[in-house]
Amino acid sequence: MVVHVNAATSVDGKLASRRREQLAISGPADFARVERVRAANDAVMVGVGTVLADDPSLTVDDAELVAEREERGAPPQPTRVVADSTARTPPDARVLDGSAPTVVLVASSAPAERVAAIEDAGATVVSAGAERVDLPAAVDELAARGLVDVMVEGGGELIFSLFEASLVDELSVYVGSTLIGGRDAPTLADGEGFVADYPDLDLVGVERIDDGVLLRYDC
Ligand SMILES: NC(=O)C1=CN([C@@H]2O[C@H](COP(=O)(O)OP(=O)(O)OC[C@H]3O[C@@H](n4cnc5c(N)ncnc54)[C@H](O)[C@@H]3O)[C@@H](O)[C@H]2O)C=CC1
Ligand SMILES: Nc1nc(O)c(N)c(N[C@@H]2O[C@H](COP(=O)(O)O)[C@@H](O)[C@H]2O)n1
Repeated sequence: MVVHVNAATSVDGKLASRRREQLAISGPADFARVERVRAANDAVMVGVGTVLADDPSLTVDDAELVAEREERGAPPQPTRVVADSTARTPPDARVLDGSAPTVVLVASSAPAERVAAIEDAGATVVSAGAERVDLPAAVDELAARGLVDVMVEGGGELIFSLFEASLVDELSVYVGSTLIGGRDAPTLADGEGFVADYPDLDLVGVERIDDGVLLRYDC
């Protein structure tokens, strides 16, 4: 099982502005790299905050990359995974459009009618945890379903929780040459934040892409 977090930040570590709207920090070459990372993984995971803010598709759109997946016996698309404790994923969200399999991770306390709406939209709902998705249990459940290489695209709340649970194996951060600012703008790792036992990251790659820098870490 390998969990690879990939995200793009401004120089000041923000994932988006305080308006939490999708912002293109990556340039074309980095977005193409992200697409290749998606294609190399069994699953692409986000938190529901990202679904609500960005309405991402999380699919591989490059036909050559889809063909490469099929040649190695993988399904054409990675499975989309949404961490969504209270089942807030809107039934008309793009992650539920049927263009790729989707798993929505919920807590057992999620309202039954919202869970049913997500299932009716075609997703598989997996319950892990009582009030909040229990990420170690959820990751084990994904592995049991053959989803062992998981790319995580954000956002900051989910990324922090994965680090807190020591579940991150690799971190790639594309730092775009821009400044966003704002005390309420989401950062790479939000949540409660660490006050001790800060994760030790091992810098294994530095590469200029477009107008920014890709930093790669083993975790
Ligand atoms: N620049 C980039 O690379 C990216 C930027 N973004 C931006 O990030 C923002 C969204 O990030 P966030 O608001 O932090 O939302 P998020 O995408 O991290 O989702 C957080 C939600 O996930 C659910 N969740 C379920 N189990 C959880 C757990 N164990 N720990 C934490 N969350 C759990 C909760 O409902 C929580 O509210 C948006 O502004 C979006 O545009 C998102 C992805 C990538
Ligand atoms: N790598 C990267 N660079 C940026 O500048 C970004 N804004 C993001 N955001 C992530 O990409 C998702 C968009 O997915 P689709 O193209 O709609 O499939 C978005 O939701 C974030 O997860 N990433």
